[in-house]
Amino acid sequence: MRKQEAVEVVEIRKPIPVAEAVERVLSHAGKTGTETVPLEESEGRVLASPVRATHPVPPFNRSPYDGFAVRSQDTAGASGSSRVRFRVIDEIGAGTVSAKTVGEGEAVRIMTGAPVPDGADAVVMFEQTVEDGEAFTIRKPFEPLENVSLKGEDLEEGEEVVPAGSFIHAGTVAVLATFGYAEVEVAKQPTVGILATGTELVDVTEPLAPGKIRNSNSPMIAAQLRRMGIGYKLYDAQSDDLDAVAEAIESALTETDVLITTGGVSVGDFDYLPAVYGRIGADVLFNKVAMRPGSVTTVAAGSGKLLFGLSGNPSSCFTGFELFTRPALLRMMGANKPFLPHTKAVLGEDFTKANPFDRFVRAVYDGKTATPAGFNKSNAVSSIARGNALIVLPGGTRGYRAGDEVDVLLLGMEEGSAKWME
Ligand SMILES: Nc1nc2c(c(=O)[nH]1)N[C@H]1C(S)=C(S)[C@@H](COP(=O)(O)OP(=O)(O)OC[C@H]3O[C@@H](n4cnc5c(N)ncnc54)[C@H](O)[C@@H]3O)O[C@H]1N2
Ligand code: MOO
Ligand SMILES: [Mg+2]
Repeated sequence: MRKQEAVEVVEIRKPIPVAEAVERVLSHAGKTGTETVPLEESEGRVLASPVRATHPVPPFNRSPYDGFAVRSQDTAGASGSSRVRFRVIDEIGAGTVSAKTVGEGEAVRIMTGAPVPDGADAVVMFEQTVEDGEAFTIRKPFEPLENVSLKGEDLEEGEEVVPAGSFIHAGTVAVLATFGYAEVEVAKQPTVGILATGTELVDVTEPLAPGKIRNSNSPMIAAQLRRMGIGYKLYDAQSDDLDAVAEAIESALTETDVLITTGGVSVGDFDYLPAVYGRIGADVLFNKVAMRPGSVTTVAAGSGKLLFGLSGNPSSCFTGFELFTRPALLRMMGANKPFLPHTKAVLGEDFTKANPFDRFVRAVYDGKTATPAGFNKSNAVSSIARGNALIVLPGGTRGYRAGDEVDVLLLGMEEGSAKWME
């Protein structure tokens, strides 16, 4: 049944600019607080406090090569015709400290990573020597500190290495381990729910029937969240029934900070999300954005929770998540770079459609050129699979030509290259 039998006038929504919509969402993104996690579970999380170097790196002057530690002054004048001879007084590997002090004409056999012994100030690689029992000769002079990795050359004690709000990746983990962080203070993750609406939806495991389609939005959003390292609760999809949808949303809100719904946000007879927001007393921040796809993206806030009413159309849903949900979740976690990375690219083919609204075109970006990824309507699922970027074509423009410079948002979905560098 339709939601209303009486003659009705369709609501005319006023679109707001994308940047303003993003700003409204971010201003409602409350902080999640912090928690401590084991180092090995920290990858993908947002660092809550800065990492400072608690000691210099390297912590001591060390050898970068396998060879001999010598006094540079003793190498003066060495040449092919006048080789200088050294006597080996000790041998150390990484992890061992020599108890000896290197004196005139003496050397310590030293391996990569071992501390340069007292007295020595240069390292001669094995390949630069001719060995002869407990002695060796060299044919060139060495500068003071030649072939020495200096204490603190990588990081000075007290230096801020990684600021709070950074995304923890493998390199960050290496730094954390270097300074003995067995546990890491990170931002708590918001509890996010996913709830698809639509009488036409069947689950991915179910057969199709006339008029039905599989629910691709829920698994897609789940994957978008997993890519951000964020967990989620996946709720059963709901038919377009106002009471059922309202109940499911109210119930989900008791256990989530952020609820992402898909479908039912436009002006159709069975689009019940606007009515649900009214029923639960949520404040609608906007329900029309001057963009395509995703113009009907709706965001509401209430009781400290954020409700993302993403469009049912797959490309609109995907884009709404990337443009609004993603930065909001990152802002909640205190991330200092919540927006998608962007760059300039050369448009790979003509795009002649006029743009009344900002257009976000699913595209393949290869580091230089961005080419639309095929069928690019709001209902497309193909171009979200094929694309790895969004070309941004500003509203009010009349179309673009191949070779034009365009802005591109990068989705972090780059694949490897089929060939080694050319
Ligand atoms: N008279 C108007 N009609 C429409 C307008 C408008 O302004 N005036 N806006 C259009 C735009 S733009 C979009 S986008 C869609 C948005 O629709 P809804 O967000 O209300 O979503 P639904 O109506 O529920 O579904 C739209 C479309 O997407 C398919 N769908 C829904 N859920 C899923 C899912 N989980 N997985 C895959 N596909 C899904 C659904 O079957 C529909 O085909 O409204 C336009 N109409
Ligand atoms: O919201 Mo719609 O995606 O603009 O086609
Ligand atoms: Mg609809």
